Amino acid sequence: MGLPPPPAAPVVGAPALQASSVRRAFGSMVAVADASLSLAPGSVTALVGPNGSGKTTLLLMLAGLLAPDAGEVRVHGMTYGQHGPDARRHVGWMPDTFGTWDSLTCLEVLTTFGAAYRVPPEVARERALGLLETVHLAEYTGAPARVLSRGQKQRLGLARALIHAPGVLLLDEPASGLDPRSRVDLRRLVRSLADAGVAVLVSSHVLVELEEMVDDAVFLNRGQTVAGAPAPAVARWRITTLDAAALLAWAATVRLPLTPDPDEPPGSPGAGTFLVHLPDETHAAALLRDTVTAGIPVSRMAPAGGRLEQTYLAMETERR
Ligand SMILES: Nc1ncnc2c1ncn2[C@@H]1O[C@H](COP(=O)(O)OP(=O)(O)OP(=O)(O)O)[C@@H](O)[C@H]1O
Repeated sequence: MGLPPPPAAPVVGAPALQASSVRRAFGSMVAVADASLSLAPGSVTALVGPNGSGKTTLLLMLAGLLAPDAGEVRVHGMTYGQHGPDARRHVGWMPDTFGTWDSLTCLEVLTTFGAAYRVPPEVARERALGLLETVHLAEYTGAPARVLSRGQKQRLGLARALIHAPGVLLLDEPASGLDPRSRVDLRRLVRSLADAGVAVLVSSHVLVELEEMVDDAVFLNRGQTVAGAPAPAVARWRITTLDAAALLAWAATVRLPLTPDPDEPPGSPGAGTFLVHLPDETHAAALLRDTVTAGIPVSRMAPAGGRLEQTYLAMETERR
């Protein structure tokens, strides 16, 4: 994907987007109970939480598509209530599944959205053509949107979210349905948008992937943002050996608790992968040295998941 479009000029001093104690219920179901967050221009923030924790509901409120029952959302200092179209013009929104008008061409989908955001037609057309290049859909410019595959529709959805050069970009599970190459492209595009000053909030369950593009994270648990989610005190490491029996025997002599890794089937006969909790990297380096010195064939040792995943697992989150 090529160069990102320039962002709209932010109001100096104000966060790009700020939510203060927003709440939204559907009947008796409180989807978002109390959520607060602030996005700085030029930052990428992860929105992380288990199924049903309220991420999509919160994103809809942040995008101005669902009114909060309580609390307030401000975009560059403006509320949707007082400055509807002006606030909306600063925000790009990519839903998790992109519904499109199947009979319109890809170009028409983008220019129609450009018109809705009051982008002058010639500017919208030029931007749309550039964005179709950016998301590698140029060859589908004149094709009806119905011919696109799921992943291609996701990419058109990303282009649609950028048609008005928003200063805030909200992405709900943007990588779902994307092939590996497109996922890498997406990460690069998100980073380059942030480098150009856009504030990006991205929700995903694929934490390892998020890890590579975010500067910060907001955790949601049962509709509540978790203030200062704790960094795990000890990190989990994964150690793989070609001789599991030798590693276990050695670990018993040094009283090192190892648990078999349920996610890693043994590769070759006698091999095994284990999880171990270590306080820091110094201990990890010492463990690697000691196992190798003891003649244990260690073929791999690495943190088990990144910081986001470990923080998430350390939190007492609940699915619903
Ligand atoms: N329109 C609605 N009517 C009734 N309940 C709703 C509605 N939208 C969401 N909910 C409920 O609100 C809760 C939060 O839903 P939401 O889709 O925001 O969660 P999520 O964190 O995005 O979940 P997931 O990770 O599975 O996509 C869920 O229990 C859901 O059933």
